[in-house]
Amino acid sequence: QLHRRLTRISISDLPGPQPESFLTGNLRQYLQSQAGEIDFEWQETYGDLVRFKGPLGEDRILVFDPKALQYIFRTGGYNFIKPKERRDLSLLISGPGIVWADGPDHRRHRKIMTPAFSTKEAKALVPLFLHFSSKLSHKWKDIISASNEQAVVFDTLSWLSRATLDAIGAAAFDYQFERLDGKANELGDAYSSFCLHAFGRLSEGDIVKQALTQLIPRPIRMLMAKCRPNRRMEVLRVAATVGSKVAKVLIEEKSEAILEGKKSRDIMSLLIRANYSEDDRTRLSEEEMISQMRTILVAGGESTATSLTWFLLEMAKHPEMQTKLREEIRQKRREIETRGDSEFTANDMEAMPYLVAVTKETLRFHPVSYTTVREAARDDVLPLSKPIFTASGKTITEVPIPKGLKIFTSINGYNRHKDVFGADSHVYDPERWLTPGRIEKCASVGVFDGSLLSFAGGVRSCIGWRFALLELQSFFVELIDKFEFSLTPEALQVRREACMVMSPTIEGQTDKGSQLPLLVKIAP
Ligand code: HEM
Repeated sequence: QLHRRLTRISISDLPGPQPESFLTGNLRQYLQSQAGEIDFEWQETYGDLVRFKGPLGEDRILVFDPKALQYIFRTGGYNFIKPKERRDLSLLISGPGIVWADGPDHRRHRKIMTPAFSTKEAKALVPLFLHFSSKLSHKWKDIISASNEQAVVFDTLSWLSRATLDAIGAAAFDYQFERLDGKANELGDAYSSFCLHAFGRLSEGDIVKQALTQLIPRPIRMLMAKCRPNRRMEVLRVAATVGSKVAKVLIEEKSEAILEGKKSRDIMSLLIRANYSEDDRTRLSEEEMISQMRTILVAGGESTATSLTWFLLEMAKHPEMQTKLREEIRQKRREIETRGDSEFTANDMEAMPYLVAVTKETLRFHPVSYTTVREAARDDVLPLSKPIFTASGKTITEVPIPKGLKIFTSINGYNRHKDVFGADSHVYDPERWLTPGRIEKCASVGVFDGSLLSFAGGVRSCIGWRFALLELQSFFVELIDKFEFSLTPEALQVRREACMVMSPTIEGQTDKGSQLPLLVKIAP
């Protein structure tokens, strides 16, 4: 290791902050700030590529440069792998599924899963998403009508989490969580607010422990994660046990239904069917199939609920945008009724320019998956969109990086890049998507719209992005049509909590967990 350290490519001349200590490097700044906060500060101070320190003097870089990101996500493919510790974490969260797998193994998972997430399948789920958005809206209407006030404060996050968990249960597994009906459910309990409980609010002690854990040999570390009494690990362990138990039963039921010739279109049934048509060498094992279900619950649940909540916050802050969107929704609704239909289709939503612009701006401004981590699988050279100045004053146009370097890709930072989104990139403004020339595509980084990184890009991009988009828009059209949202004093104190998913908490009330109270009244 010493030989490798002394002979490997050095990144010490790249600009970046001084570490706070050898033990924790810059981890405290990185992990305790709100999501994106330190990214924006370092990007402003040091530029598009920042060197910082992990535990025990480990080098890391934080990347904002569009061309470098394009190279890491798209061109580089499997040359940028997930670091071992990240994969270990995935193993604990969801088992040996698609998020954990790497290289040819990951390609095998992806090949079997991709057809279930196609545009056609996602579009077919719109009536189901609309069913749950309308169910939520009926509940809110009943509560508002029963109150003596014209408006009621709802914790929008808790309601949306329940609605999206119901929606993902039905769409992905034909499983009824019934969270909106207030039903207690072991699986629902295990997965609601999962991310904040497991990864949120790290204390100084947690960070030191995280740094010291690196010194423990991996097999012992994994054993400790499985057995050691620990509040955070317990959240993961309960979700793993309950998730696997339910997934096993569902897979058995669905396999039987398929063998009897029944034609269900939920994601799990499509996956089982795709798996049957593979030969033995490329088929997913039962354990891998169980992991895919646990993955979908984690990856697809809170990400959509929190994105919806950030959207409502922006609408509450900008009543004029709310009115404009509501007018477009109602105009479209009239067109739908005129042609003799009763509900929005995916094509209707795609044909609504302001709805599309608001969707993109929300995903840009509040990317709930705010960073991803990769490791260079070989010595490599990162191309740059524009030259950077090193700490010693040299100008470089590309950056040699050593094998094993940890690369943090800042989705938050890239999505606010001034070269791409303009000098007002820190302002929430859907009009930027409607005004030609306001977005400069420096490089094609992402799977959705190219210029957005919110769903990442390349071989490991979000497999559920079409599903997520249509689910978000199904809730947008229902909620903005029926309700008017305004700010509460708490909503002015919102924090973007970094806990794997970027979740809203309230300053001074973080112990209460994720929440976003907004004032809701029936729309005129
Ligand atoms: C607004 C909602 C969502 C956002 C912003 C989002 C974002 C992302 C991002 C950035 C990644 C890449 C993570 C990494 O490489 O470390 C990812 C991966 C993934 N997402 Fe999503 N996601 C969303 C919703 C969903 C939904 C609804 C599903 C499933 C129904 C889903 C399933 C997945 C899966 C399975 C992966 C792993 C893909 C792989 O490793 O090949 N996501 N997502």
